[in-house]
Amino acid sequence: MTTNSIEICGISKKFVLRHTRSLKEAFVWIMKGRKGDLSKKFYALNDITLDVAMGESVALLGLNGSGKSTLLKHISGVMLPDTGTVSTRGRVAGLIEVGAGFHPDLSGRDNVYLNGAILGMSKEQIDAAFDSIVAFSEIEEFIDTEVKFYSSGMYLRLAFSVAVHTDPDVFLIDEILAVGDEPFQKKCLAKIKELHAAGKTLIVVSHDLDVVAKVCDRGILMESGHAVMDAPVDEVIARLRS
Ligand SMILES: Nc1ncnc2c1ncn2[C@@H]1O[C@H](COP(=O)(O)OP(=O)(O)OP(=O)(O)O)[C@@H](O)[C@H]1O
Repeated sequence: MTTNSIEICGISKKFVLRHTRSLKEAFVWIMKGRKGDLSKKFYALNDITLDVAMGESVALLGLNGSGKSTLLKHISGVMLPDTGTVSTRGRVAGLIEVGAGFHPDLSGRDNVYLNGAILGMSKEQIDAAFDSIVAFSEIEEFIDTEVKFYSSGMYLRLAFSVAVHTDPDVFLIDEILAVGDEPFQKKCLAKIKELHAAGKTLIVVSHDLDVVAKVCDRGILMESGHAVMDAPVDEVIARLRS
């Protein structure tokens, strides 16, 4: 029997579509007793149901604004659905936004401890992994600099390094590898493949279809908040390229 790492059951998420209303529209709305809703809502995720088995590597693909990052945020738990449920098994870590979970006024060193703790590591575990985290990130010289002075690539290096050292069962990666330079991207890809080979579950959001084809086996195509295709990654990529 396969064990699922992630079970998503009928989740939907609505966001408010913001646009300026004219004074006249607002006046009419007030005069009519504030009936109805002046703001329009739209579904960023619309009734998504899917299971991901332990050890699968899944790419979330689709055009800009189709709901990929929103789905990833629901899997990570930073966003809650309006309806439906998301369950995950084991430690979930990853990179959703560069610098998320980092405090700008703290040094790289302090942020390793802060971020590691947020991702569920104890102080002893972080102490033991600290040198390896810094070595992987290759930013030794700047480890005592406040991270507000880091470049986006340096943020990525440290954040990625902390995340992979948490020994995650489910690793989430959103586009961000794009800000790393080529040697570091290669190093990250090798690490991601290593995690996959060790049986970890991967969910990757990327527009780089060549990278996705190398790393993922399964592809899910998102369109306007719907999952419209769930197939081997090569088939989904072929549809996107057609
Ligand atoms: N916090 C939010 N509040 C309001 N709207 C949001 C919020 N987050 C995302 N959206 C909207 O939800 C839709 C889906 O966004 P999402 O970031 O998930 O798309 P995406 O597929 O990851 O796009 P991209 O390829 O451009 O990264 C977009 O229209 C976006 O503007």
